[in-house]
Amino acid sequence: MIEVKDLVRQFKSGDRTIKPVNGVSFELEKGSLASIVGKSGSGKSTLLSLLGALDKPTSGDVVVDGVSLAGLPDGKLTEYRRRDIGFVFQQFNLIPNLSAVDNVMLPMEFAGVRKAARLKRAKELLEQVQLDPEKQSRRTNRLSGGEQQRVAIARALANEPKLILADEPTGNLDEQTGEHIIELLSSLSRDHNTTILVVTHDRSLARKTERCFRLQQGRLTEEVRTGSRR
Ligand SMILES: Nc1ncnc2c1ncn2[C@@H]1O[C@H](COP(=O)(O)OP(=O)(O)OP(=O)(O)O)[C@@H](O)[C@H]1O
Repeated sequence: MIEVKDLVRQFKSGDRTIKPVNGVSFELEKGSLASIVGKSGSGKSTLLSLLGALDKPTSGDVVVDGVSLAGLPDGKLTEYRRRDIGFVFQQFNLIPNLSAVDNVMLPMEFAGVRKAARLKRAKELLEQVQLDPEKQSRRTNRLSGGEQQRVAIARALANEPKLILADEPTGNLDEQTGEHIIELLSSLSRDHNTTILVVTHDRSLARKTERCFRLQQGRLTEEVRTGSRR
């Protein structure tokens, strides 16, 4: 479970102070899929960076399974980022001249998993994200955008993170491929009991997630839903 408590991040901009995140609080249940929408510059990436410990808040805290990030020294924050967070980006950020399977194995290598176990898990994950088996050994720069995003999602799952943060994961994909990726994230959040938070400009995609938040002027509000996804 992720608890975000009165989070504030301010930046100096000339002689002005801006607060793209200004008192944000919410909780995410384990295994849920949620989205955040908001205009360009509204602070969505800033908020994701705070949740992923890529940045530190001006005040407030993020508590992950009872562990307060505000109380962790830098070394432990790096460990948290590597072990507990999976990142998925708009640009996929794969290593282009490595195969799909090698890209997925990489974070497990950093985590000290033995080679045979890495290979087995990478293949299982690529199967779960429905990448054609004959494409597993293909270099990722020879895969389509949708296929590359599937590989990036498999890589994000490699070390069984507590939270996956996805920043515009469908931004480079056509509408139908984007929908498939959101459906995939939805089934993976359930199957792996992993919490997934997606930032998107696309309101029709956001409607497909279980919960949807809007970030506006530093504040987060939740859209009320009728009916449930599950
Ligand atoms: N390191 C920084 N220093 C100063 N200002 C910053 C910094 N990072 C972000 N900002 C400012 O904070 C605000 C929020 O930026 P952020 O990138 O979080 O928005 P966003 O909602 O993710 O935008 P987009 O949808 O365009 O990616 C913007 O005004 C941005 O210029």
